[in-house]
Amino acid sequence: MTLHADDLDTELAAERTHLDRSRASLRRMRERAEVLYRTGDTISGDPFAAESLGVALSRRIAELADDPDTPLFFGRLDHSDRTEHADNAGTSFHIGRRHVTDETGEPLVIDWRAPVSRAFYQASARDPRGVARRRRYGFAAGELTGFEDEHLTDGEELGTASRILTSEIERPRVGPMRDIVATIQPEQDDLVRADLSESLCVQGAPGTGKTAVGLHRAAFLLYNHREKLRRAGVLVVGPNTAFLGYIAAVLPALGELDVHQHTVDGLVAHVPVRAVDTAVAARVKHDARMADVLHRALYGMLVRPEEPVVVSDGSARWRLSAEALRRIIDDARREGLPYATGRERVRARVASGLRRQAEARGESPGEAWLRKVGRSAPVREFLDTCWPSVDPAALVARLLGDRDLLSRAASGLLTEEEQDAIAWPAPLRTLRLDKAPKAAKFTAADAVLVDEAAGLVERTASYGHVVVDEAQDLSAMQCRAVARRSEHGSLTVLGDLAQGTTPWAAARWADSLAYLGKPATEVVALTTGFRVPGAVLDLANRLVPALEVDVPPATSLRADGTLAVRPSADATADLPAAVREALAEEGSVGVIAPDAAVAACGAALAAAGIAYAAVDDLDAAERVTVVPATMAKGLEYDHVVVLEPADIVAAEPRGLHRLYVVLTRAVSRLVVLHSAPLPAPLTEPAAV
Ligand SMILES: Nc1ncnc2c1ncn2[C@@H]1O[C@H](COP(=O)(O)OP(=O)(O)OP(=O)(O)O)[C@@H](O)[C@H]1O
Repeated sequence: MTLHADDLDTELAAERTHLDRSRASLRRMRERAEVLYRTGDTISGDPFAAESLGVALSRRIAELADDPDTPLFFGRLDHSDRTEHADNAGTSFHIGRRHVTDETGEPLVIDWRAPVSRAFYQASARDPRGVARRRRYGFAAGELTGFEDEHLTDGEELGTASRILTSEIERPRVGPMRDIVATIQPEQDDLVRADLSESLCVQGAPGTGKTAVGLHRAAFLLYNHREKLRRAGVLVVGPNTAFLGYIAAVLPALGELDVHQHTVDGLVAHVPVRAVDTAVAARVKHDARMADVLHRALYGMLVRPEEPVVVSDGSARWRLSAEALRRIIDDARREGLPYATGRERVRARVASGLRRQAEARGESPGEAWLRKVGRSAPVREFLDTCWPSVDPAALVARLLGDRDLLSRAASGLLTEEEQDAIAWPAPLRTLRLDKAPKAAKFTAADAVLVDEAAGLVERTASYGHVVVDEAQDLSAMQCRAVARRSEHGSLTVLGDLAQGTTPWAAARWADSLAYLGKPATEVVALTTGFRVPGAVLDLANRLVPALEVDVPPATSLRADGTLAVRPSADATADLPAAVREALAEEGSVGVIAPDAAVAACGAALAAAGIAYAAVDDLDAAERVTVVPATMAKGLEYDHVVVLEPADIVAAEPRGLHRLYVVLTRAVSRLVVLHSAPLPAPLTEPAAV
């Protein structure tokens, strides 16, 4: 059904009125929360309750913030009178980023995560779910400019031909990543709304929306399990700080302010990182066998009791034989508790054993007696000798700094060469075992080992849900660090085996999922690309056969976009002209260069008077960013200029994978500038 121009104007005016009303109501909701916040401590007599109320209200105020540039609603569902979904028959809902109600509590906007909103993403002409009309709104700078209708029960559906959908997907990308609530696709929605108990692994080609899906799933789960997840927490793990900066605004824009976002390095930052490993050492340290080596090293600190424990108090003496002490230690070991808990268990059992002796003599010592005996010098000495207190960083330093200890712990697990590769050249034998060594020069891989050791010593607190992005790059030991933090929760694992660039990148998801502690997780593929235009994807896809991974190829939803591969006598000298061309159009510009050429690229741009920002300068106002190839992962720019693909490939063992990442960052235009010949797979026609 097509609307006549007059009807259209009337409808548009009505929709604008609804938008104004919704905005006014949101403002009122916010003002009410502000008044409550200001008067909170007079309402609530007890200071603790007042503080909790204050925290809840200030969070509520922040959640109710209205960004004038972000539409309050983006869609509407009108249900048919005749639907079998009786609750919804004849109803109409506007769908937006959060609930907005009028003075009487009537909903003006329904949160996109509410169950009734699901039909907005899932209803189709084939399965209308009782939706007579789905409406999508077009906005410009917060103003409602138009709408598009699909009469689903009449068999009318636009799908991905929707103009509003395509213009949202194709809009220029300036600034940080934005939410996609208005245009989540059905296959993405299935993942976003998966149950909290379900762990998921999403294998998706570049730009298929993995990151977007992960962030929206976090927001969805927080909405549906607010109390549980506020208590247990939600964690997002990303590849580097530039990436985290890029995605940081998405969840707050959806009203979710409490999600922790970390790199894996940030997660395991127990010790300062002051040294760099050799490639061989790093590989060994990231290998799963190190978990067993550390376990052995830690429990190798236990010493078999050879002497009894004798505690005296005035004229009384109590005694536990070496044999009884050995039994206590063996039992505690068998119970598989964290090391520090095991130590306390041993202390408690020794004290109980001594109490039994006192009881046998007719005494009846109480809890205070038990505590006193447990802390007495003979019991302390016994524990310090036989189940010593261990600091995780000290354990790692001991292991790497004492070649004999390393040999004992790694025998049968690591080869002699592997042990030599990770052993520190200078021995550190005098190190205290119960204190972090201040002078030790730990590497990034050592920090992961310290985290593993910390998880052996004490149980790591688990989040309620963890989203891990670029998970293909995690080593076995890094996966274990994430597993400890999701032991009692679920996981959303996002990644692309074809984009694996670390020396330990996963070849199969089954391996990563096992290390992540969720081996039964289903792997779901996303193959529709929303970022990279078809022409650019065709070029990048030429690399896929050479990447030696079994992944489904991506297709692009975007017919727009251009690709230019330009031979050049001096690519760096030609860079400013290519950047100027891009600047003549709307959107962000990313210059992605081999790491070693970043300084020269910056100098060439500066000499040409082109202002640019570094990739980790998150607040920069410049439209141009110069990005080292190794930092490009997860990022995107409207216009990308890639310099010297051959040098990007040659710079590292998995250089072709790196190039695949680099070539798939462009939203609308990619220019490849090269003076060296292109890497061979790029010159061959696409096999996929
Ligand atoms: N349904 C959608 N509607 C609109 N835009 C979308 C949709 N899905 C994804 N996008 C956009 O496509 C771009 C790529 O998404 P995202 O970064 O999540 O992909 P990715 O799979 O994580 O990519 P990569 O593996 O290359 O890092 C983003 O700008 C995102 O907002």
